[in-house]
Amino acid sequence: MTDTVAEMNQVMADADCLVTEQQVHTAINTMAQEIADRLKDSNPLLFCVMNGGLILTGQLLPKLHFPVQAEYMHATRYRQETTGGILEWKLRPDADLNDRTVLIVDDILDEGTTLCAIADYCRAHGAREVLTAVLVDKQHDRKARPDLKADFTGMEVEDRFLFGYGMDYKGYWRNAPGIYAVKGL
Ligand SMILES: O=P(O)(O)OC[C@H]1O[C@H](OP(=O)(O)OP(=O)(O)O)[C@H](O)[C@@H]1O
Ligand SMILES: Nc1nc2[nH]cnc2c(=O)[nH]1
Repeated sequence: MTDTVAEMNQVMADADCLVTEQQVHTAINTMAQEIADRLKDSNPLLFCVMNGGLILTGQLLPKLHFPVQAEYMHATRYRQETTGGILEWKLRPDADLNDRTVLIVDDILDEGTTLCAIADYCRAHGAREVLTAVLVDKQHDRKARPDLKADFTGMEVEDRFLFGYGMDYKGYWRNAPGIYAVKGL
């Protein structure tokens, strides 16, 4: 076994499971219903924010029983770190946003810098309405804007460094089947 595999297995062994897979499934079902109620007649353009939004988007999309146009974008500011830096656009939205209802899907609203920048970008490029959906809203008072909330939130989670369900620890464990907090972080 490589050192990295051993290290990552230890990270999982030491982690605290904050939210079980079953609880995540329940939260995603509720989100899907809320999104459908709000957007079923809006012809929304949905963007998965890579990489973290991948799992939520993949599980949400088949539960949205109305026409959705699905795309992706890629913005990052944590890279392999546990604190955020400058937002780097790796892939900006390609689709025409003009006069569209846009739904941004990401794994986590932490400080909110990422979602604010993406929403601002979509509005600046002509979106009529920009809504946001996150699996996790981390509870603390460091939000980029006061009272910042997503339009659709799966759950609120304590202020720890999280992994699982799209969220990574040093690029690993996005695949963890629940939401975990790294020991000591
Ligand atoms: O609310 P914020 O403090 O801005 O943090 C939230 C962002 O951080 C993570 O992305 P990251 O930069 O780690 O890139 P990744 O999606 O590739 O993991 C996550 O996927 C969100 O996009
Ligand atoms: N993996 C991960 N990414 C984040 N981006 C912002 N906060 C977090 C977090 O707690 N975990």
